[in-house]
Amino acid sequence: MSDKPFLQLDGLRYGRGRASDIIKSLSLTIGQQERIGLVGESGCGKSTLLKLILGVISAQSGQICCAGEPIRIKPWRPMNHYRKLVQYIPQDPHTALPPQQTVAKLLAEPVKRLKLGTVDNALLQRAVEQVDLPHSILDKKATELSGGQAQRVALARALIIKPKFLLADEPTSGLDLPLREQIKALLAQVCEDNQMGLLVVTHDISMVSGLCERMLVMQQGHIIEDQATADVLRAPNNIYTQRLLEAVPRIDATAWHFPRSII
Ligand SMILES: Nc1ncnc2c1ncn2[C@@H]1O[C@H](COP(=O)(O)OP(=O)(O)OP(=O)(O)O)[C@@H](O)[C@H]1O
Repeated sequence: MSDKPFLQLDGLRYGRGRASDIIKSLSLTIGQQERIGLVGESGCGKSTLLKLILGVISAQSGQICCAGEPIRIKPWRPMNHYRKLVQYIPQDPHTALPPQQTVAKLLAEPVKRLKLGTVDNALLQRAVEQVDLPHSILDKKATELSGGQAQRVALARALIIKPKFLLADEPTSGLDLPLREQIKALLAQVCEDNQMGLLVVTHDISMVSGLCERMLVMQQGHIIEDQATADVLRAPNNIYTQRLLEAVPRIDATAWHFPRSII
């Protein structure tokens, strides 16, 4: 791939009209293999931005280029080539995965759709191994998966394409703490193994600090902070970011007491 930025977003605008736009003249450059965390309060436009980058919705104005080429040659459909480079894991894989299909079928589908070669058992087994799932999961239906398993299957389905970049929308929402840590470690591992970039939307600042070298903060459709994660956490530029970081719950063991009645 060229030395051009992997993704270049220029002047993106999405919404019904200037005042109520969800995304407001947003520009962003994303390098190859960059790992970026995108945070911001509920409703500020994070998922909408991911959908624009994925190409499932189109901006009213502005353009997205991948390695210097516009991602759309026709207004309604991104290039097939782009689909092979950029994959997505949804916020709630349980509702996104067709419920009656087996995991084997779910994993085979994008390989067939994008004409990436034959699907055999060895390929499917490698795909589930990569996300630490047993081979036996291949025969299960999506409805039979736990939340953590569904999240891993969604990840395996994205990785089977061997993408260069992964868009992940709150990949740990609804999971308990140990599972969140496991998914975070797994994402770090697959980014490393596959030399893949990542843009992850999350409300979990520890996911950004543990996984992403760059952090973006969004407010009302604008990117208001864009720095190295360590710099944002140490000295945010924006008062809104400061408030967002202050709102992260911390456990202070010294300030916590058992009520006398249960000691
Ligand atoms: N299909 C849609 N039609 C109309 N408005 C929408 C649609 N999807 C989202 N919105 C609106 O766009 C705004 C941004 O939504 P979006 O889902 O991008 O926010 P978000 O930052 O991802 O929020 P959250 O953190 O709660 O997931 C919200 O006001 C939402 O109501």
